[in-house]
Formats: sequence, structure tokens, C-alpha cells
Amino acid sequence: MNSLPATANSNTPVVSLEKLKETDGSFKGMASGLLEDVMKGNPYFAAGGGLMLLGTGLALLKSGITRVSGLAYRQMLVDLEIPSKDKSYLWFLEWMSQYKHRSSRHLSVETNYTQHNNGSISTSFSLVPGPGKHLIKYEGAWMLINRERSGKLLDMTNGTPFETITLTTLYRDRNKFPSLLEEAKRMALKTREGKTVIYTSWGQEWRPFGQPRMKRLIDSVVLDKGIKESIIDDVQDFLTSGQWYHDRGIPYRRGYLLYGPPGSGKTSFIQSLAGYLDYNICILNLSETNLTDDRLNYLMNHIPERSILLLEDVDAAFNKRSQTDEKGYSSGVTFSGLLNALDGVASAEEMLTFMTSNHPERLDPALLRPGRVDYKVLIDNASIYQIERMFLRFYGETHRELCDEFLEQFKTLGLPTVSAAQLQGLFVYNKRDPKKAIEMVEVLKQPNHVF
Ligand SMILES: Nc1ncnc2c1ncn2[C@@H]1O[C@H](COP(=O)(O)OP(=O)(O)OP(=O)(O)O)[C@@H](O)[C@H]1O
Repeated sequence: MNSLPATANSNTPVVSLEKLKETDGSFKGMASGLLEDVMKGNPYFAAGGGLMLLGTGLALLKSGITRVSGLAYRQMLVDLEIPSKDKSYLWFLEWMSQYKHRSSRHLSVETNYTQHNNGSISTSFSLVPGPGKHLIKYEGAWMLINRERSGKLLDMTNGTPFETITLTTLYRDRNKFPSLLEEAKRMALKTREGKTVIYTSWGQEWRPFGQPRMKRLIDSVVLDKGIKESIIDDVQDFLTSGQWYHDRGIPYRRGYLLYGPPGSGKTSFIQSLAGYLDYNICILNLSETNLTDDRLNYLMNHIPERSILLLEDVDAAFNKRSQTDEKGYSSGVTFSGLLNALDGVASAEEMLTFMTSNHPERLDPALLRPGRVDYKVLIDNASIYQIERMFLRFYGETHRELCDEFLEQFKTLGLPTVSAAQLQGLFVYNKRDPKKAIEMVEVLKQPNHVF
């Protein structure tokens, strides 16, 4: 009997030539003959072959399970992705932090300052779901929440990592998603009810600056006779004339310029007007170093709904520029960039822009043309009418006699004009003692007096 070379060791399967000859000569025949021989003739090889078959079987089973579970996942489960750029993202996190039926092992803290109705501020900590997986039961449906942070991808506009929240639930419960998002939105808006949200630009988007603030009462700002009323009338007329603008093809926007000395109440009035109209305020600082024309244009075209755009000290942003022109100025917005942004707002909604300035004479006439500034008004130092109204607001209508005395003193001292902010300083310092305020009236001679 021929045997294979002796190089084969005891573990090497030995196959007889006779066996090979018995086959039909084809490769398939030879291979099956070989296999038969191996299985019968060599116990080690037989065991190895068995394991190999078992491994292959298991691998097939595993891929089968993966495919079936993938199919089942697609058929039975449904995902909802909320990217961090979407408005619902913060609403959802806020909602989750309050939601009781949840199981979270990864939490992140969010510290908030809340202003109460009496004006006091308290700190509260919300434990929002951190990155990772969380399980909740919402209206009888189980949902897996996965908050993922992309370690590598950064949102270039604000330097924060991109995040997504994925909600997974059974296909049959998919209709729970809209009601959950609606609930989250309602909850977020409720915390803002009766408050004014101040938005500032954050990269390329608007973000609430701190917690919503208590509305400033319109009566708390005392302007000269009739000024407040005429601005309010104009704004209200504008807000109810959408169709009129639309029919005539005129962009539905209106620009206001409040100018005058510092501390006369320009910003305070705009804040109180926002509260009165139940609007929010978007403050844009044109001197901000990394604000470019493109970003300005984008921001102005993406103002949150029901918001007033406030551009403060418009003269300062561009005057600084001409002084340092050759050396390169710090702000990235050009004057023509501002004009283009003001003209180019293509919002279907109304656009209310308020600008303030201490030096209107420095403003380029191009900015003041109708369409950019439609309503200009001087908010000056306090008139006698304002001094009287402020005194009575601070000390009450019952102190009319003391009010007359205060005005008398003010006139006989030949005081220069004073800002409402200075008057407020004097009255706050003597908040419970109007007589003391009369005694101290002389301090108003010094505009920068520190109480
Ligand atoms: N007309 C006013 N009525 C009531 N309070 C006022 C008035 N003007 C100023 N104040 C008070 O003075 C402070 C400063 O006012 P505000 O910032 O509104 O002035 P401003 O005209 O915008 O000043 P600036 O031009 O320097 O920005 C606020 O605390 C505000 O309450």
C-alpha cells in the first residue's frame, strides 16, 4: 500500500491513493471522497471539521439574526431625531428634566436664574439627561432616548459640539412623538409667559440670554408728554397693517430711531414696549468683533417670531471704525453690510427694528432714509412734566404738596437739565423719605454724582 510521504506527522490526515482512485476523477468527487476518508479515518480531523461546520453554522445564524432583527427593527420600531440646531432640542431637554417617568443614569446639570414676580432672583438646578441612553414611558409607550454628542464635529458658528437626541419607540406608538413635542413646547413657552426673553446672537443663531425677565411695565418709563403714546400708536398701527403692506408690495418692516442723551430711558422704553406688546427682544451689538456682514444678514433674516430687533448705539459702531481705519478696525460689520441687511430682510412676518443713538448727528444719512428709519424721536433729559410724574410714581400721588416743593427747589436752584436716570438715582437713595430727596436736590448739579 502506498502511503503519503512521511513528512506528515501523526496529526496530519493520511489519505490512501486507492481512495482517490475510487472517485470519478472530478474535483468534486475527489473532495467528497477525501472528506469521507478524513471523517472516518482521522478522529482529530473529524473533530476539527465538526467545529468548522459548527462555527460556520453559528456565523450564518448570527448574520441571520442580525438581518431578521434589522428587518424587525425597521418594521416595528421608529426613530425620531432631534438635532441640537433645532428649536425643539432645548424644549425637549427642559421637558425631560421635569419628566417623572424616566430612568436616567447619566445626568447633566443646568443652572438657571429665575426672576420671581416680586423681582427677587433665585437659583435652580435642572438635572437634564446627559449624553447616553435613557428610558421613559410616555402615555403608555416605552421610549428609548439616546443623547449623542459628536466628539469630533464642532458647530463652527458657536464652537459647541454637535449633538442629537434620538427617540426610539414602537412603530404603533409613533403618533406619540408629535404630542410629546407639543407638550415640551407648551411647557417651555409657559415658563416665558408674562416675561420678556432677551435674545443675543450666539454664532450664527439667536439664543436666549439668561432666563426670561419680568416684563417692564410701560407705566414705569416716564417720557415727555405724548411721546410714549405716539410711538405705541404707530407700532400698533404697523402691526395691524400686514395686508396693506402686502397689497402694495412694500416690505413689511418699520424702523425706529430713539436718540438723545444717556440715561433718558431709550432702552428702558423699548423693553417696556416689548412687554406691552408681548414681544421678545433680539439685541445685536454691531461693535462685536466677530460679527461679519454675512452673519449679520443671516441673523436679521432669522429673528425669532414676535421679537423686536434692537440695535444699540448705532453711531458708535461705525465711528470707532473711521478713527482706526488704516490700522484695521475690530468690528467685522461694514456700514454697507448693515444697510444691505436692513434692506434685505425677506421675512414674511413683520419686522420691527429699534435703533438707539446718543449722537444722531454722526449717523450717515443713508441709514436714516425711509425704509430703514421710518420714525425718529428725541428722548431728551427730563422735562418738568417728567420730573413731576417720576416724583409721584416713586412717592405716591398723596405727596402732591411735596412734589410741588421739589419742583420749586429744582427751578430756584437753576439746575441744568437732568437725566431721568439721575432722578431715579436720587429717588432710589431716598426711597422712603421724599423730604430727604428735596433736601438733597442739589446733588443733581453733578451729573456723575454717586450716591
Ligand atoms: N424716562 C425714564 N423713565 C423711567 N426710568 C428711566 C427713564 N430714563 C431712564 N430711566 C432709568 O435710568 C436707567 C437707565 O436708563 P436707560 O438705559 O433706559 O437709558 P438710555 O437712554 O437707554 O441710556 P443710554 O443712551 O446710555 O443707553 C434705567 O434704570 C431706567 O430705569
